[in-house]
Amino acid sequence: SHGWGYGANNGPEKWGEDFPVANGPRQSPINIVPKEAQYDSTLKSLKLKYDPSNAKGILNNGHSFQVDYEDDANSSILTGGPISGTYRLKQFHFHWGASNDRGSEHTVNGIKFPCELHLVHWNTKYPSFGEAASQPDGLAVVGVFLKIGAANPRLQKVLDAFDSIKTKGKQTVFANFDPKTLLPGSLDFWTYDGSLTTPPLLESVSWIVLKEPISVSPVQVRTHSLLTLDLK
Ligand SMILES: CN[C@H]1CN(c2cccc(OC)c2)S(=O)(=O)c2sc(S(N)(=O)=O)cc21
Ligand SMILES: [Zn+2]
Repeated sequence: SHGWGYGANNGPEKWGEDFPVANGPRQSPINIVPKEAQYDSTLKSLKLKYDPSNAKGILNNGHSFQVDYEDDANSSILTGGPISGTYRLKQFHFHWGASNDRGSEHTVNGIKFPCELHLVHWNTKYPSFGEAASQPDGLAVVGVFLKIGAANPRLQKVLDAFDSIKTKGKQTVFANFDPKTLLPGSLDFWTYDGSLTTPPLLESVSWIVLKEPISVSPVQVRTHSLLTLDLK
């Protein structure tokens, strides 16, 4: 098959042809309207504990790049927030656009951010990521918006790796990185039950979108143009 992407003939409008769940009841992304969100006092605070030595490699998958983590122990985990039990970090990746006026998947009051970071975790009540990914409570993704502002030194190590993964399918070793350094000061969040935002669009994600964005400079956000990606 021609493979999904963000072009006119393989973009989100066409994904339903190969992935009928695209027309399901809990599809992501959504537009977040803060004043319509309900406060839920039963929610716990988010707890993220990451072991930098679990970082394995960085891969250009053609739609984005992702940093993969060892997930055969409970050393990099997410607990608290809206979820029960323990979810293990599998990978993190970014979404961005060909220009600064678009790129994020979720919107806030209809506004798109230039970029959005996703930290993908899977529920350890299931034997593997692949198993968990098809369960309604299988995945928990923490989303962080990136806004244009001051340069973000903590992002630089990731951006510097781009030189060695310029084309689709390329990967390189990426060791000793704590994704916690990418998070904003506040872990306040919005949460809803949704899906993967790309094929296979599985409706297995507890979304946890942080309210506070992190900053990235215009130069940093354009560094990704070194990568050949099919961008929005
Ligand atoms: C290409 N992108 C997805 C890849 N994945 C995937 C790959 C194979 C199988 C599978 O389920 C069986 C899932 S993934 O779970 O790593 C994620 S997370 C995610 S997002 N943007 O909603 O955070 C998109 C994708
Ligand atoms: Zn994503």
